[in-house]
Amino acid sequence: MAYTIEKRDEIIIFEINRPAIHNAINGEVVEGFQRLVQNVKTDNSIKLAVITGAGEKTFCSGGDLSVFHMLKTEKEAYAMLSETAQVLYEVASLDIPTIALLNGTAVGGGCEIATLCDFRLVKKEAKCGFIQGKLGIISGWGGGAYLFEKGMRHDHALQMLTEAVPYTSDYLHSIGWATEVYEGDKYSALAKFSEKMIVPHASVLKAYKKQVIQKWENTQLYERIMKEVSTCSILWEQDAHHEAVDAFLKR
Ligand SMILES: CC[C@@H](C(=O)O)C(=O)SCCNC(=O)CCNC(=O)[C@H](O)C(C)(C)COP(=O)(O)OP(=O)(O)OC[C@H]1O[C@@H](n2cnc3c(N)ncnc32)[C@H](O)[C@@H]1OP(=O)(O)O
Repeated sequence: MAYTIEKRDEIIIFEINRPAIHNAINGEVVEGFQRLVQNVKTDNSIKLAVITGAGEKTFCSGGDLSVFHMLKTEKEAYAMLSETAQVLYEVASLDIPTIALLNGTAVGGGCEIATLCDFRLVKKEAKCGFIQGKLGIISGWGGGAYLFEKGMRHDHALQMLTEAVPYTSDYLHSIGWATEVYEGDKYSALAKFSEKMIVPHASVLKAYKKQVIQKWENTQLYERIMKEVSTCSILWEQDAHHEAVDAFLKR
């Protein structure tokens, strides 16, 4: 299975389980995110949702290029990107706080998934970045829109998107992208981070998350995400993108 969903006490944990290809996202993982949303909606005892990756090296390497390189046109790209962005928006706007537990590197769409979460716990050795620019596209799942929502300094956010390189965990902490940097076991780091947050009743956590979602609705975050998807789809069709993906797959 490309993912696992596990409930540990009041925390639901979604693990992307494709370590051989750095936890790249395919259709099955997207379906898994849909299941995660359903599970949270139907279980009122869940207080926190965690997304992590299997293995020690990588949180997520973004879209599975071995599958997505078959999408050539703007229309084909839009169908995939918009469907994934829609599901990921549902994950972002779960009615409980979300945590990206970064067990390793996050690049491309992996960095978008981490950014849409409310908190990012980043392993010391991990490097993270919006490398899409190197592939001739922009973030296609709404990552730019999420990044500009997260209260980071505008220049740091824009630099992160336009430089298109991975950064160290310490740098990401210094600019406010990483909530915390941890060393050692990821679940120990999660337990330490969540020990106080897990104490209040679920309705308290939900009330605060509602405020976050209300703000996103006021700033039309969903509409901005979908505009980003459209722009990415236009760039996707261009030769520069296909040539960069071919070069990666043939290297
Ligand atoms: C499509 C959505 C779009 C968005 O909207 O944002 C994106 O996500 S675009 C970004 C797509 N992702 C990438 O371009 C990242 C590609 N991967 C890497 O840069 C590197 O693999 C890594 C994650 C930094 C790890 O490097 P390294 O430790 O040197 O491992 P390898 O590169 O040798 O990889 C081993 C193995 O895994 C395959 N792989 C890695 N990432 C992907 C991927 N995203 N899709 C498909 N396959 C991937 C890689 O090809 C190797 O396979 P083999 O050569 O068969 O061993």
